[in-house]
Amino acid sequence: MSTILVADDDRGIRTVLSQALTRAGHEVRSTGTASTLWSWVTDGQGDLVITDVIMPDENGLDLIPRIKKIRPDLRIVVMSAQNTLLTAVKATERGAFEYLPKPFDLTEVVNVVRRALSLPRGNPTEGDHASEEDERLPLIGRSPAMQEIYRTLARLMNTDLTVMINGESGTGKELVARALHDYGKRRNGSFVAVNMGAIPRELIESELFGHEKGAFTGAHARSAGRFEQADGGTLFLDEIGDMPLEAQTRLLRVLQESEYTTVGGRQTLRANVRIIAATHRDLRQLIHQGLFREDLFYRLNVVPLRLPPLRERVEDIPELTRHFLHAVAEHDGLPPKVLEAPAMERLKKHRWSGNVRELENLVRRLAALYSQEVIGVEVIEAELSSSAPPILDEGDESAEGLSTKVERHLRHYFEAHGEALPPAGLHERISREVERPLISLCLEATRGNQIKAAQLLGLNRNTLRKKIRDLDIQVVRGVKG
Ligand SMILES: Nc1ncnc2c1ncn2[C@@H]1O[C@H](COP(=O)(O)OP(=O)(O)OP(=O)(O)O)[C@@H](O)[C@H]1O
Repeated sequence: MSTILVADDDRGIRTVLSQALTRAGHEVRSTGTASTLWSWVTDGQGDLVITDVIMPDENGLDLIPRIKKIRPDLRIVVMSAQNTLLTAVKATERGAFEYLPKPFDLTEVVNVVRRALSLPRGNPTEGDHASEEDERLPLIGRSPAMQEIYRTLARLMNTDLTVMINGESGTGKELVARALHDYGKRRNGSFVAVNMGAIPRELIESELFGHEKGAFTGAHARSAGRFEQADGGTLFLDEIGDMPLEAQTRLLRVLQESEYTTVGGRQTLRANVRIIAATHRDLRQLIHQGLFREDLFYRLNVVPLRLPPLRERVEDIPELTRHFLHAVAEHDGLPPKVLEAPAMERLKKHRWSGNVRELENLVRRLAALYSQEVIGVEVIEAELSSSAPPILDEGDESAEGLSTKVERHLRHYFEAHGEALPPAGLHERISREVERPLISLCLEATRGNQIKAAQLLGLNRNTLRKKIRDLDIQVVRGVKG
């Protein structure tokens, strides 16, 4: 029979844990203070510890390294109502066997205990301790869905496993990738993000693997690729579903062999990077359509991580909103605005097709456009309805709004220019690209009737005529489709 030491200042939790663990055949000793737990441990008692984080005399997380020092084999399970990524990460880093966010399921506790006791002793997974300076939370949200993400992330921190993050646009894929890097064992290396959709296909290989001087026209000097820049760190391959097939083949080979050569180079370089890939697309569907290599998918999908859309975790909206309100206020040196309760409720009901990014943008608008410190529901109502319902792409599983999509494309466009700025005249060029198909389609739908097309567009007839001329649009009368 094993002895479990339980420390929690909540008597109710001590009782239910004792009952469940006794029923599972263990002997249980429980206490409400860290000091008693510590005295039991120093006495050599117990085969496993289950401890809360916040206790009246000491923080359970601070106890872990001390316990590990004198009894490195003693397994520790941490439970906490402070359900943030940092608690999960700290517990794991300090050598806890498992982290359980409260409220927990008793069956799960019993299973965790069984697993902990059945593993061979020795080789404790103690990492070096997290730096205490940065207490800012990398990810906001304590919904059950996010806690599940934090637990998975905490387990992944001390590994080099490849992670595939899937989630709609604006759900925080890049933020999660950064957190994995910043709190992981490669945190002293670089985090290099590269957006596969943003690079012209003929430049992808040189972008990833670098090129030698003279490798192709315009290669005036040797250039390091992203693999080399991320050496010892993390390479984040964003929008992996947009990677052209030829580049997929090359990437697969590099991942299989852990080495590569630069474009035009002979010397073999070792690939020493942790790969994190992300996509908002359904890769299985792309595989089915012959657009994504199945073998590459399995190489990358070692640990799949699905980030839930905001509408599946509306309970995080108040905390996220407050977080963004604080951030903008801090930036401008102003006191943060607050939302009345009905205003917050209204935010929870919105559909948020642009997810956290959309919420962040709304908060920025609130901060910039409204002078009052307390925001009421009428302001939220006006803001949400003025941003008319997004034009959705029906064929897209994420039902992304058009503006979200355009934003993503533009972001890629900017990223493709690296440090440099794109050529001037951007507004004109982008407007033409959007206006041309819009006007053509309206004319098509109204069978070339310019009066009706102007009405449909909400434009003055003369303005439409001018635009047709400037954009060089062919008007075919009486034809639709
Ligand atoms: N849990 C979160 N806590 C705080 N901020 C968040 C969270 N999730 C997302 N954000 C913020 O929302 C914005 C979008 O996040 P991010 O760029 O990581 O999303 P993404 O899924 O990579 O988007 P895309 O697919 O469009 O590139 C960022 O400004 C990010 O800081």
